[in-house]
Amino acid sequence: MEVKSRAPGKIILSGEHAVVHGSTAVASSIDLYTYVSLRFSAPSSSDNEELLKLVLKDTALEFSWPISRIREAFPESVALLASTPTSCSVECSKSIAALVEHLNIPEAKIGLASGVSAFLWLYSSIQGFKPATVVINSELPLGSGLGSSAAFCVALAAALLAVTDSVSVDVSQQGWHSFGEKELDLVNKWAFEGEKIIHGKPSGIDNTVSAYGNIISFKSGKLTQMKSNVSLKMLITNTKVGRNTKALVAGVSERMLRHPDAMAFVFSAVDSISKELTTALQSPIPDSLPALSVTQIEEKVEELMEMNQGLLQSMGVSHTTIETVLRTTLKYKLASKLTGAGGGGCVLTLLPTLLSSNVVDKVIAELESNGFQCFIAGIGGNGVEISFEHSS
Ligand SMILES: Nc1ncnc2c1ncn2[C@@H]1O[C@H](COP(=O)(O)OP(=O)(O)OP(=O)(O)O)[C@@H](O)[C@H]1O
Ligand SMILES: C[C@@](O)(CCO)CC(=O)[O-]
Ligand SMILES: [Mg+2]
Repeated sequence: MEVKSRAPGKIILSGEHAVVHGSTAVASSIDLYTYVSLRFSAPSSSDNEELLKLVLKDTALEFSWPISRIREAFPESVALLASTPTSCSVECSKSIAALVEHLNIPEAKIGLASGVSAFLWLYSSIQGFKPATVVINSELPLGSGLGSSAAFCVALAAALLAVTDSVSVDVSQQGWHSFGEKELDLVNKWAFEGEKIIHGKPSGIDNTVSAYGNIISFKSGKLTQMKSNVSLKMLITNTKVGRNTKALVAGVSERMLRHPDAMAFVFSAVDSISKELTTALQSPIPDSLPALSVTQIEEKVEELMEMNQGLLQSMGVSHTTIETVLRTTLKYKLASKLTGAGGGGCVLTLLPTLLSSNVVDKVIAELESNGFQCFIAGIGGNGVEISFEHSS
C-alpha cells in the first residue's frame, strides 16, 4: 500500500515576524501543494541491507540510510513517540547532524540540510526503524515565503501518522480525504516540531494554516478560523531572490534586543492591523450595492497592507527587489506587501474586484520584465489531506 498526503502552502495577509513575538497575524492557505508518498519496503529475506530512502524530486536529490545506522543514531524510546509530539533533544540533533553530514549535500543546495533533518526526526519518532521509500515533490517555490517548509512538515507528519495506531483513518476510502479534529491536531503538533528544526523559533502559524486550511487569525499558538465575506484576489510575485526564514527571524529578534521599546510599539501596531483586518474581512455585506461594499472593504485591506509593509521595513526584512515590486504596482494604484519572512521571496498585491483585466495584464507584464514571476493562487481552500493506493 502507498500512503499519499498533500498539504497546502500559505500567504500571510498581515502579521509575519510580529506573530513570533506574540502579535496577531492573519493567514490563508493557497491551492499549491507539497505531496508526500510513503511506501514501506518488504522485509529483506536476503543479505540486502534494509534502507530508509528519501527522494526529493524538486531538487533532483536522493538520499538513503541503512536502517542499522538510524537505529544506532536514536535511542529505542524515540521510536515510540507517535502519539506524543516531542522536540528533538540536543543529543538527537547531534546524531541527526552526523547522519546529514554524510550525505555531502552540494553547497548550492545546503538549505536542504534542515529539511532532511526535520524528515529524519519525524520519520524515526513516528515510524521508528522500518525500511521505506518516501518521495516528496512540491508545486511551491522553496524558500520563497509561501510556507514550503510548513507544507513539507505537515504533509510528512500526515503520511507518517496515517499508518500508526495513534490515528484512526479508514484506509479503504477512495481519493483525497481529510482527518478528524483530533488527528489534525496531532499532525499539526508533529509538523510544528519539524518546523522548529527548519525555522529555529517558529510561531506555528505556517504549519497551522497548512494543516487546517481556510483563512485563520493566529496569536500565541491559538488559531481562530475565519468566515471571510469577501473573496480577495491576490497577485503573487516571486522576486526569485532566495532567503532563509531562520536567519530572517533571528535578525528581527536581534533588532528587538537592541531596541526593545521601539520594537514593542512596532509589534503592537502590527497586532492592531491584524485585528482590523480580521474585522474588515468578516464585515457583513448588504444585499444592495454589493460592489460598493466590497470596494470599501478592499480599500481598507489595501491601506492595512501598506501600513503592515511599512512596519516590516522597520523590522529590516524588506529587500530592494521587494521595493521594486511595491513601486511598480503603486504606478497602477495597487497596494502590495511582502509575505512570509521577506528578504526576497514573494510579494502580495491585492487585485480589486473592479480592476480591469487590461490593467492586470499590464502590471504583470511590467513585473515580469524585471525578471520576476507572477501568478494568482486560489486562497482559503482545504488543509492537509491523505489518500491510500492499494496495488492490485
Ligand atoms: N519540497 C521540498 N523538498 C525539500 N526540502 C524542502 C521542500 N520544501 C521545503 N523544504 C525545506 O524547507 C526549506 C525552506 O524553508 P523556509 O522556511 O526557509 O522557506 P519557506 O517555508 O518557503 O518560506 P516562509 O517560511 O517564509 O513561508 C528548504 O531549504 C528545505 O530545507
Ligand atoms: C516570519 C514568520 O512570521 C512567518 C514565515 O512564514 C515566521 C513564523 O511565524 O514562524
Ligand atoms: Mg518556512
